[in-house]
Amino acid sequence: MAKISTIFPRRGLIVSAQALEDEPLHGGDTMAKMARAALEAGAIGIRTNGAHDIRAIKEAIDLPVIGLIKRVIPGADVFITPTMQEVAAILDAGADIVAMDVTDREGRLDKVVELFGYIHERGAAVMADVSTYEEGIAAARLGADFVGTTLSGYTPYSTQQEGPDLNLIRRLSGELDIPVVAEGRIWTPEEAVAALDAGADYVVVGSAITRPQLITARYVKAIRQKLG
Ligand SMILES: CC(=O)N[C@H](C=O)[C@@H](O)[C@H](O)[C@H](O)COP(=O)(O)O
Repeated sequence: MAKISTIFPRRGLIVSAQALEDEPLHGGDTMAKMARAALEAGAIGIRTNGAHDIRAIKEAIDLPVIGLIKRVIPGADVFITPTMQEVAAILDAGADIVAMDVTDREGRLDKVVELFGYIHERGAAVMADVSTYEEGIAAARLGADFVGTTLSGYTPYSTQQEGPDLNLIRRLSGELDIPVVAEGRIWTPEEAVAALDAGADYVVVGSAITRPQLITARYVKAIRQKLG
């Protein structure tokens, strides 16, 4: 039984449109244009990084936005919305949902409680980006509104694989009463459908749609392999 949120009243595709400072599409209204293209194609939501792009997308189109701010803190591994400073900036920019690292490292599971409380006070929702089943269960217990498999493969102790972590999606959606978002390394429509079959309520696709340098690299690799 699907667990539908009032923010996304039907199941579907959420497009992650992100370009960090060192990526070719960074800046200007490029991510807002990506978001418009996603809307025209039938996406039900957008996930994006940084106050500038959150604001630009909210102004450009009428879709719910999952906002995050990536910030690398020297000596720390947590980089998706690490502190209250980023949470406040994401909310000020108008995001409907704040995504953040909810992994079991650096005392994070204790620290997020205050962040969750503040987000809820301001009328927004929390998406917990986790890397394991245990973290997903903890995130729900702590009050997250969505759990995403975003960080599977990106912590040293989580499953490392090339494709989406369907096993994690299956286990979390079988257990949790909140929506499970399949996210991470979904490259084909077939993988998106497999994520739904595994029980995902929503599917986020990022690089395969919005990072042309990575899409191009896959073609170049295949063609070079063929040509030698
Ligand atoms: C691990 C990490 O930093 N993930 C980030 C989280 O927002 C993004 O860089 C990803 O593009 C996003 O999760 C979507 O995943 P994919 O691009 O694989 O479809």
